[in-house]
Amino acid sequence: MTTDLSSTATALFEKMRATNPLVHCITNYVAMNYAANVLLAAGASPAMVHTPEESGEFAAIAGALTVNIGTLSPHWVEGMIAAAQSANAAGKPWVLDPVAHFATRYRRDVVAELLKLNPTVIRGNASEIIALAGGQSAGQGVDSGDPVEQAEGAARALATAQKAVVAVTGEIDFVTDGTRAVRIAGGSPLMPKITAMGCALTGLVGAYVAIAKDQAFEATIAALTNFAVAGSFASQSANGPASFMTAFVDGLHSLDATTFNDTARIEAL
Ligand SMILES: Nc1ncnc2c1ncn2[C@@H]1O[C@H](COP(=O)(O)OP(=O)(O)OP(=O)(O)O)[C@@H](O)[C@H]1O
Ligand SMILES: Cc1ncsc1CCO
Ligand SMILES: [Mg+2]
Repeated sequence: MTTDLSSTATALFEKMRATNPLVHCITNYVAMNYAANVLLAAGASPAMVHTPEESGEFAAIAGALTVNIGTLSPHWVEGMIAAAQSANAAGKPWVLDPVAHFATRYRRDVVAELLKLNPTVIRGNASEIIALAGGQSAGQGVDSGDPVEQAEGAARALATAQKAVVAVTGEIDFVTDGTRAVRIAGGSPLMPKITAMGCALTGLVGAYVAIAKDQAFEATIAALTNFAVAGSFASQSANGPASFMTAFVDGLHSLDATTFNDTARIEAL
């Protein structure tokens, strides 16, 4: 079973690299530069396009859209909604990253609007996913205060209610489509010590769903595995969070299919 999952993820990794998908990213000010570098190193082609004057038009031509609510303002929200509507109309998959959506009234309202636009994949940390399913989370701002295991029930419920793939990230990631579920191990304890690592991952999920839009569950698993494998590799040479950032980008760039397959730790539940 694990072998099947790993070989599917590895095949999607090779396809993503060969395809160099155009990924429309609407992400936050903190993440924009690092996320774009992560996508380029991984083999995708990111474009950060947020203003409503052009976001709808762009979403229709990109392979996938990703929307991250990290640093919100009304003009950006208009751009997010226009882009998600256009992605839906064009049959393009889109990924929602509900950063700290529970923290303020404004964020809660915006995330409720975005959920109505049927994201293909929702990717968040454990606190974000627990709160999105209506539970009480221990999250503080953008950082998770809950273990992933505690969010697994919430993720399944949210996936079923939204008819979406839900990915919960942390020490061991969890992915479900409401019926199937896997855990993905790997990565490094330095990953939550670098801002925007999750935001960059959301962009990479976009790259994978762009090349496998009818396999959003498998594509999400492949993206998270790509991060886990490159993170394990980077931890061998990093001295701390700052050097990890560069080692991780280098690791994504130098990764080959054999190492991907040999290092992948995906467990079906
Ligand atoms: N303790 C850990 N050990 C290994 N990998 C981790 C750990 N914590 C997080 N990760 C990895 O870091 C990446 C980002 O996940 P995380 O849950 O930290 O996102 P996030 O909280 O949304 O981040 P941000 O909002 O700062 O961008 C994922 O690939 C996840 O597997
Ligand atoms: C630190 C931070 N603040 C708003 S978005 C963001 C990036 C991590 O989610
Ligand atoms: Mg986040």
